[in-house]
Amino acid sequence: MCGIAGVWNVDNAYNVIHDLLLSLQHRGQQAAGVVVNGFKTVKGEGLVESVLTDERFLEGNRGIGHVRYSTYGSLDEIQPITAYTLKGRISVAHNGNIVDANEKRKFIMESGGIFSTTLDTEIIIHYFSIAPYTNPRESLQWAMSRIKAAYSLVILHDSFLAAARDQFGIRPLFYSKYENGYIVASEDSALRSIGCKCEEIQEVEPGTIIFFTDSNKPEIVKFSRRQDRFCSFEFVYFARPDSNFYGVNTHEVRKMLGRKLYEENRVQADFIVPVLDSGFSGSLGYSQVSGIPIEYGLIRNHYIGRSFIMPKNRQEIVRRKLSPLPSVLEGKEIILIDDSIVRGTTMKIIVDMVREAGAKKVYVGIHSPAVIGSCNYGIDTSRRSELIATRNDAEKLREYVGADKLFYLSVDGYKEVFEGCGVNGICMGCFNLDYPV
Ligand SMILES: O=P(O)(O)OC[C@H]1O[C@H](OP(=O)(O)OP(=O)(O)O)[C@H](O)[C@@H]1O
Ligand SMILES: NC(=O)CC[C@H](N)C(=O)O
Ligand code: SF4
Ligand SMILES: [Mg+2]
Repeated sequence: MCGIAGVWNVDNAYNVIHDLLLSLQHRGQQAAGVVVNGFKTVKGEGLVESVLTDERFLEGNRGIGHVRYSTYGSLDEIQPITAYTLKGRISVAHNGNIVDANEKRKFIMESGGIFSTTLDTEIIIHYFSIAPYTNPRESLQWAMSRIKAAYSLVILHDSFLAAARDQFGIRPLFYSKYENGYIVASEDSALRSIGCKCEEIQEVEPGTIIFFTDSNKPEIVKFSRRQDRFCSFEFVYFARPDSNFYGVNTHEVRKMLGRKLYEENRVQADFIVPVLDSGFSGSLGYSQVSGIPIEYGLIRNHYIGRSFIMPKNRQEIVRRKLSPLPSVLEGKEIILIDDSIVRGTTMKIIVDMVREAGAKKVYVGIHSPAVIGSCNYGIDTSRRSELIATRNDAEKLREYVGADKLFYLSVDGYKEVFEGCGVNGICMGCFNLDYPV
């Protein structure tokens, strides 16, 4: 679930993309890149602040950017990727994962095509190039209608900026008017962080491409029928709490999931300890309905990022990121609340940590269902075997994390929360194995 950003007809595009990507850093921490006018490029491994420095400033008023969380191809690839075609130069930044990437790459190579990266994203450029049209916009439309999922894209061409979303709308994408032009970003919170007004922010609808051209009037082209299957895990974990999808706020949804968790499992304790960061909103919901107070039993080092989206050293990251507060935990019965357990890395370490710090009883509540299926739409869990809940029954799982009690939200309860707030047409494939494609 990388972060993508695009800018059209805005002064100092490099700085604007930098600021947008900084607000999207939680979507990808491995690498960052920017391409502006003339396809001038800055790319590097690491965080936005270390790659997109002031010294590397590029002059320009249009461009695209990317922060990467790898799901296909080598870990050291960096986006955007740029190529020369008969239809002009094109640069692409991609959030998602092309589900049949292996077959498509093979098909292209068998007909003599060559690839310069190991990325699934490069397929988009090839389809653009081989499309049976000379017009670049028609070519892009043709390419999009042949690549099913999963993608949200920003594309810079010599003559336009395009923002596109697959027909299922699996990954998010928003745009807004900004100064004399337009900007695009994966989450609306990123657009607001640089001053866009809520009422001017719009969703790029599933199955559409929006072209921003010199006419400076966005042109919306539908290339496929909309069949919404938005990733519900964006609400649970990926997105920032101040982001909204379908007009519904992520933090509010997490609180509702936390409340539902209590309705289904009325576990009592001295206090709740949120597993920061993403477990905070759900903890609040659980606390509000149960009346159990929240305590600051774990503190978080703000200079350490997310562990789940890193390709290696995840255990060390968790250990360095969260520390227990013995003065709070000593002799207490606590409920640790987190948004999810995926590989089980975080929770096992945290339970050990709070026990060592003196907690007497440790209950663990998770405000989403057990993750039992892999995801091929932009999350790096393509192998089921790495999902802790597929290898263990409930009791073994409890033993593995070392908790006195482990309780999840049910699949039905999870669904009800989304239906209750009017978010229909979601994907919850990793929880119930019902995948859109
Ligand atoms: O079971 P696991 O494989 O460990 O994955 C789940 C954990 O990873 C995420 O936290 P992360 O540290 O990535 O980010 P956060 O600070 O937003 O909670 C998520 O919030 C869970 O805590
Ligand atoms: N998480 C993502 O959106 C990844 C995009 C692309 N598949 C890559 O690996 O770079
Ligand atoms: S399978 Fe899970 S993580 Fe993947 S898109 Fe669906 S809900 Fe999101
Ligand atoms: Mg977490």
